[in-house]
Amino acid sequence: MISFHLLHFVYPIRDRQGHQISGPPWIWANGHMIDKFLDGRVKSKEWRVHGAVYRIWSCGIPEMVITTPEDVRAFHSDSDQHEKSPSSNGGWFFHQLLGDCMGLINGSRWKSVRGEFQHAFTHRAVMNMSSSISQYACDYVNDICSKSSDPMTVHAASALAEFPFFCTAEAVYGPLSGGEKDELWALGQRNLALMRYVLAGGIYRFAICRLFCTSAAKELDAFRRDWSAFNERIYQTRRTSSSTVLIVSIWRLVKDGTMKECEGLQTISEMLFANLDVSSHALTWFVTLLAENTEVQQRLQEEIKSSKVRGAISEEFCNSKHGLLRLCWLESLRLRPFTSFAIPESSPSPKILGGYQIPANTSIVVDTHSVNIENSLWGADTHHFRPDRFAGIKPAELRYNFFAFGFGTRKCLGQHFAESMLKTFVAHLLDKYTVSMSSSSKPSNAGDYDLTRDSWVPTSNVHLILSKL
Ligand code: HEM
Repeated sequence: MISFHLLHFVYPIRDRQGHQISGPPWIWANGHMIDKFLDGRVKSKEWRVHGAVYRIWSCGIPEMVITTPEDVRAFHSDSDQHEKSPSSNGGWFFHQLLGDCMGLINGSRWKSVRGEFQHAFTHRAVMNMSSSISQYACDYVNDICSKSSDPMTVHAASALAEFPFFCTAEAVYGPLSGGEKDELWALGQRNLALMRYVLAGGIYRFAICRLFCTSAAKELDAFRRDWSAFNERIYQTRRTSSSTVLIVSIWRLVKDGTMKECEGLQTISEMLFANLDVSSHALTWFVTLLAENTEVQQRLQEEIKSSKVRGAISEEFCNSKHGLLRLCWLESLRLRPFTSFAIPESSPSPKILGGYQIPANTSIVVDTHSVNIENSLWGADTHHFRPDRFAGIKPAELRYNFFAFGFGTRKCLGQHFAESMLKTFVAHLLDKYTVSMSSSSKPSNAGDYDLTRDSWVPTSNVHLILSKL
């Protein structure tokens, strides 16, 4: 009944013939918010029966899902004027954690926060960091080697997650001591634990939860206090010796009131904690897909071997925009986008999408699985890992046919950094090991691997065998 009421009277959306937009029925009490994140791949397939454009709900907020490159293009034609939906339609608890981060604020506020972080992640800045990224990747792989026998079986996500996390953290804070790393990791785990209230939804979507859910509110307050104190402490230890480190310039702005503390803290939280899942998802699949495709892996190992300069892997090789390493990176991003449903955003103008008249300021979500996989551009073998497909595609063709770092003007701040960091890691890993799938990690009958469901980006729950070369 509620669904019927919302659908027909509160948010009517029709095509030219007056037909109402379709979509899965509204679910008490969170709508489709949980399904969208935790079961995205399955739901993307299931919901496509509702057409190329359909409606889902984040609690009581309607979100229009678009699935075709044509609609992605039409929607993004004015992307410089788009706004991210407030707190991603995630409700009050989510707002307390990330509502003021760079990725979710708009207009002049976004411009000024992005302007303060941007310089540290330009392509040039990342190239300047590439020798420390390479050293860190090499040390991380050597550390795996020293830990166990040969061959060894590792849980992919657990063995790999710390690499992108600390590599990104050192881009923000400079070199971290062992104690600082432990503290930061523990804060990340507390942040992750708080996400369970966001995923629970219901009362946590409203400020009233402060009154009724006092233990959750206390956990949140304690985390925010300790997160602020950590950044203050790091700032104090870096401000004289490493004045060019990003935290020093950002925290100075927070201290002098130019940037709000919540913007500074939540943006760093977005880059480290929210990203822990995103980057480790990308790395885990990058390695897993190579483990599954031994022929491609062997070719890549040959490429790595022949590119070495005086016996060492060169930064030029890791950062090259040509060659199999880059093609493998793109193909793994295509097949395993970190989310099946992109972050909701709206245009200030009405749009015609899939024949429906969508009012201005309606939240639009791109079904990334449809665009990256169920899309005729990718051909009959779209479900297969075939990196060479990218060799024959012009960058302009990818624009609305490939979701990786966003479509519009709000592209990922860390895209150059993420690419450099993860390609460098894979080059060092395959220089030392051949990677294969453990027999315990075969896909289920449904065709997919078991996924973890304890974070907003379900990562693969696979085991890999690393055999020394
Ligand atoms: C493979 C890893 C990564 C992927 C796939 C990824 C993907 C994305 C996507 C899709 C967006 C949203 C873009 C949009 O809405 O148009 C985004 C935003 C963002 N990402 Fe990443 N990201 C990755 C790694 C990183 C890293 C390592 C950092 C840290 C520097 C980072 C920082 C950010 C920030 C701050 C934003 C908000 C940008 C803005 O709104 O201006 N990301 N990312």
